[in-house]
Amino acid sequence: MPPDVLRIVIEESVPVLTRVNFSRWRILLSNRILHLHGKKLSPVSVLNSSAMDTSCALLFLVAVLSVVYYYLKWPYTHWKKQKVKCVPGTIPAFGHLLPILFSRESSSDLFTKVYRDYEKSSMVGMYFFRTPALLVREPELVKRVLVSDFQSFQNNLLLLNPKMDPFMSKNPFFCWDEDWKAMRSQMINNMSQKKLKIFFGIMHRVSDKFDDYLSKQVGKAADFEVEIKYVILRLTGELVANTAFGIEGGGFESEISPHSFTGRVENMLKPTFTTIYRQMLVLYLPEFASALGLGFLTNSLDSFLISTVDNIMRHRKEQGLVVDDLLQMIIEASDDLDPKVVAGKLSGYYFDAYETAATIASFACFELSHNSQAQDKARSEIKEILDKYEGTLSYEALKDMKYLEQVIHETIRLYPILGAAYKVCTRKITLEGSDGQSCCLDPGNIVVVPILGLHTDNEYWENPHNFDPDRFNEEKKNVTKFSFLPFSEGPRMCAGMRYGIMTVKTILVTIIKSYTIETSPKTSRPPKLETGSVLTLPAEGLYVKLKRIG
Ligand code: HEM
Repeated sequence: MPPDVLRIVIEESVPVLTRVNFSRWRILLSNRILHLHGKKLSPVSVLNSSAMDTSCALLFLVAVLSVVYYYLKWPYTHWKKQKVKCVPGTIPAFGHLLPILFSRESSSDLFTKVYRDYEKSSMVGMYFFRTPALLVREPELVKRVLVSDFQSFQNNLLLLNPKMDPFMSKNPFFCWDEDWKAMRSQMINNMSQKKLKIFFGIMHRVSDKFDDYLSKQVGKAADFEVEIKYVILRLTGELVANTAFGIEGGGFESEISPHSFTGRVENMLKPTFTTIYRQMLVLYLPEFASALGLGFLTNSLDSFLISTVDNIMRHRKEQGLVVDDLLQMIIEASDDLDPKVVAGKLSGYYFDAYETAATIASFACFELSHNSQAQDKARSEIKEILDKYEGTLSYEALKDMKYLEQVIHETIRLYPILGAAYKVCTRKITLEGSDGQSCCLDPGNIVVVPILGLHTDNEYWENPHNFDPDRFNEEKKNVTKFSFLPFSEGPRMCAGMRYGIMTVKTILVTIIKSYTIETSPKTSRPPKLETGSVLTLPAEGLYVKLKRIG
């Protein structure tokens, strides 16, 4: 029944309900019992009784509908009571999330639209199903949520059930409270400068192999049209296999074997209609997903990673091998060498490093294909710095590539991997906006940080939709604090930022130094984005043309 019709039925029935004489109900019921016990009733009393039965059933139905209606409608008065502006169009039970659940809009698009629609407001109320969610529009409020009042917002909204996702639930991004502190500190320990240099050594070796792979792919073609993310995922997959597990992934073969590490993992992570919906249910309706026994990832992936780690650890022990990789670092720092525990720690790293770096490097290549000036500038810088370091790409050389870093910053401004961040209020707090709106948040309320909205607001950025890496150069650098949040900010900001930038830089150097990147008619600008994911991902790939230089 449409909500408006339901409202009329209920509003008209409520006075009737309040007038009900309950002793009459008792009589009706006892009549029914008498009938059931075989006592004879006159035809008139039978007629009366069936009419009464119908009205009784009707009243019961109305009462149930009233309860359901008020249960569904009642939470949606929260923002009105708080005198905070609220996005219209709440759907009972779903709040404002229906377009995301039906994949009509990505979460990033939905919150960016709300951000833009409420230009004059410091904050906007919304509902995630029945839970109030506050979208904060001002950098000053973002600062309070992410940094100054972190104690009130220390948990991310997304929490996985360890029973359904034993591995993914150990990733700091999905952990809460004390678990989060423990998991984050382990990850931060593995991202020190010393360890990053070790990882860079592996990265350099793997990127040389990628160079050979790419040159075989391009062959003698005058221009080679390619879906660039597909190619770059070969490299990030291989990087993770080498850095985390110390093995070759088999990703640079012309035909990927379904039995290789890369082949098996790719097959299990392939985004299909079912995986996208399963993950959406796990993220937005975790209790429902748990009741259905659904996890974020399939169990077969966890089992595969455990058996891989088990085999590698046994092999190293038998051969007395000590390898400079993440697995070794974890072995040396752990008391518990159960392959399940070790694989759990490695898997978090796997998922963070595989998709994010590949996506950002691909968006950068795509944008550079449309901006030949920026591309030439990046290539000149790479050449100049490689010459300075006698042709060798070292950790220090990579750090010196400032313009390339500007290219990456500009890419993640336009395509932040998380278009919005969601935090849960853990301690009662009041937020006041510069427009005089004030809001008291209770534990359990949600706060949305609209990252893409802030990144493309012309109040903070000139021509915000243009790709212009120069806006991040030393002279011009006057970015408003908390309007640029590709890695978020505060104690929960990305734990792998330096590793991520190092990976994206290495990928870009490898491609740009040897190829010009040109546009392909197969992908228009701006590219279509995936609607079924919380991450900013291209929906139909990113096609470009590569031409070998010289
Ligand atoms: C360049 C690519 C990357 C970008 C743009 C990026 C961005 C982000 C963002 C926006 C968050 C959410 C922060 C929040 O909830 O407030 C995050 C969290 C996180 N990232 Fe990254 N990330 C990248 C690469 C990586 C890599 C390579 C790793 C690991 C090797 C990593 C590990 C993590 C972890 C562990 C968290 C959760 C932190 C926490 O909740 O304490 N990220 N990242």
